[in-house]
This record gives sequence, C-alpha cells and structure tokens, in this order.
Amino acid sequence: MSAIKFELIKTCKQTGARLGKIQTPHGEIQTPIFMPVGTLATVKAMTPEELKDINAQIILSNTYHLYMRPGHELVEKAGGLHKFMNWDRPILTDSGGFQVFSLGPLRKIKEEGVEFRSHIDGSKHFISPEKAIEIENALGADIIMAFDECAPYPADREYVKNSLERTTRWAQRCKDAHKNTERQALFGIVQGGMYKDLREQSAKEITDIGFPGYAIGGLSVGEPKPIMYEVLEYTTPLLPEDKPRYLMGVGSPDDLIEGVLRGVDMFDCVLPTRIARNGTAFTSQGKVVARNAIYADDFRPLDPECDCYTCKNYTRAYIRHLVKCNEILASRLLTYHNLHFLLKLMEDVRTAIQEDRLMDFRNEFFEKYGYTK
Ligand SMILES: Cc1ccc(CCc2c3nc[nH]c3cc3c(=O)[nH]c(N)nc23)cc1
Ligand SMILES: [Zn+2]
Repeated sequence: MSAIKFELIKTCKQTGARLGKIQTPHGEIQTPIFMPVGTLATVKAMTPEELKDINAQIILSNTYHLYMRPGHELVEKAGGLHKFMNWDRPILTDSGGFQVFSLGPLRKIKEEGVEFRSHIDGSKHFISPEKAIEIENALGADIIMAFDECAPYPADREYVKNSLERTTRWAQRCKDAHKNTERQALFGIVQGGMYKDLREQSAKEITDIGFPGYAIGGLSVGEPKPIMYEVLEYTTPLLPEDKPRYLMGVGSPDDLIEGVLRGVDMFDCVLPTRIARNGTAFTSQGKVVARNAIYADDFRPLDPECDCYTCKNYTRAYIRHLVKCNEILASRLLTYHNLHFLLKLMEDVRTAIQEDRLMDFRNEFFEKYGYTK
C-alpha cells in the first residue's frame, strides 16, 4: 500500500492539462500545484500560519541541507520535520542529489554514491542512495525523492547516457532501501538531458522499477525555455497517466502555465521567495522592482488586482522605502505577495481546466503579463 493516492479528476479537452487530487497522510493536495520551497525547514520569512492564510498545501525541504545542519538525527528526535517546524500539512523532501552536484568541483561521483565537502565547514562527507533514503525516512516527509544525478547543461550524449543509467541503478537501490512505504511515498526521477532517445530510455527504466509518482529532473538547469518545453512535450506522455508528475525546479509564471499545458501536475521554485528578498514582486502586469525610483511616490498597491494582505495594506512607496532601508519587513511583505501570486495563479489554472478553457486563460495571462508569445 503506498502512502499517497492520486485521483485524476479531469483532462482539459482544449489542452490535455490535468486536474487531480493527491491524498497524503498529512492531507490533500489539489493539482496542478505550486509548492513553496523551504530548504532549511522554513519557507524563508513566512510563518506556517501565514502559509496557511495563502492556502499553501504542501512545502518542500531539503535532505542535503538538513543532514548538514541541524542533522537528520536531531530532527528525528524532535518527532520529525512536521513537528520540528510546526507544519501539519504535506511536506516533500528532495534527495540531496541536485544540491550535492551543485556544489561543483567539491564532489566526486562513484557507483557507490557521491563524495563531497560540506559547504559549511569543508568537512568530507559521502552520500549513497541508501544514506539519502535513511535521511529522508528520518525527516519523515510525505513525499520523498530518489537519489539521482541531475546532469549539467550542456552535457554530451555519452555523459548523459552513463549518468541516467547510474541514476536508474540508484533508483532501484533507493526503492530497496526505503523502509516506510505506507507513510512516505518515494518518487522516481527521470533524467536523460535534452536527448529524446535518452529521455525515453530513462522514462522506461524508471517506470519499469515502479513508483507512486514520477519527477522530471535534469531541467531548469540553464537550458533555453523552448528546449525545456520541447523535452516536456515528449517526456510527460511517457509517464503513467494515473500517477502524479513533478517538474523539478520550475518556475516562473509562464513556465508554470506551459508546464501544466504539457501534462505536469506539481512544481517547485525558489524564485518567488528569492526575488522577494531582492526586492522584486510578480504582478499581473509583469515584474515590479520595488527599489526603482519611479515608485518613490506611487501610493498604489504592488498589484492593483491582488487581494493579498500586502496589497490590501501597503503601497509601492512604502515597500520601496523598506527595501531601500533593507528592512526585514520588506522581505516578509514581498514574499507573502509573491507566494500568494503563484498559489492564486495555480488556483485560476485549476478553475480554467475545470471549465475547459486553459488555452484561453493562457493567452489572456500572457497578454496581460506582457509575455511576447
Ligand atoms: C527544497 C528543494 C529545493 C529544490 C528542489 C528541486 C531541485 C532540482 C532542480 N531544480 C532545478 N532543476 C532541478 C533538477 C533536479 C533534479 O534533476 N533532481 C533533483 N533531485 N532535484 C532537482 C527540491 C526541493
Ligand atoms: Zn498581493
């Protein structure tokens, strides 16, 4: 028995986009869904209550970072990640594969696993697929990711082929090591770079092992958007219709909509929280860089069409002032709005699918948001 149950409610007649529901031990997730990133067991600058105010249904945390600090044993002793961070809704943890590989030259990849140096104190560490699963079992997230290698971009065919085949062997080792199948759903991750035949090979190998859900990895690694959309176009149809599909590391408003159109159910991205801390907001008319002098005496809300707490109570002039003074409240108000913006966008997308008008919704949104398409 798996920890999650996916119900495919409807497929949009206009586009092939899917409306679904995932039941987890910590509650239900409506898809398509955007998942706020909370790498260090916190969605930066937000309290769990504020996340609930904006209807966040699931948040992400990170195996590599929590293993490094405070250590997965401590989190386990605290009763697991939900208790430790006071979040009683679903959590998904990434396996740490991507993070270890983004450490760059500090790491060595072997069949057994990956040797790397800590980004905190330079100490030597080794993570194997078994170790990654041990950490994720200790953290206790409802959905956990297999330990994979996200091939860099660009990368030659030979490298990508060897890498995806090792990722397949690691995926089997993860499934064999995973103890807690009733409480934690292990997702397989499809790799294969930007090569159609390698994506087909990886999708076949990973779905042959069999998982309750599948992630599309190896994208959002610097490739041009048209290439990402093309890879999605031929990869999602290779995945089982009756299982959730998670596109890792995506994305901006246009990428979310384009991903849903190509059959993706779950997304994550650091953008909304990261650009907030740099003083930038997503709005229905495109991005607003709050620190810009043109907003000095602009007493309108960030987004006149937004009904979030930030937009109901503060002006661009005030938020610009906070950003210029590097005030903590600037990050909080901008993060609250950016997360609300993406969560509301996905709610509107779900409604559009329900009403078989997602393509019309996409065209209106792109027109207003200022995307030249
Ligand atoms: C907390 C948290 C942060 C980040 C992530 C996703 C991180 C991420 C990618 N981000 C952009 N592209 C990505 C590709 C991969 C990938 O191929 N494999 C894995 N395991 N993660 C990826 C998950 C959780
Ligand atoms: Zn707002």
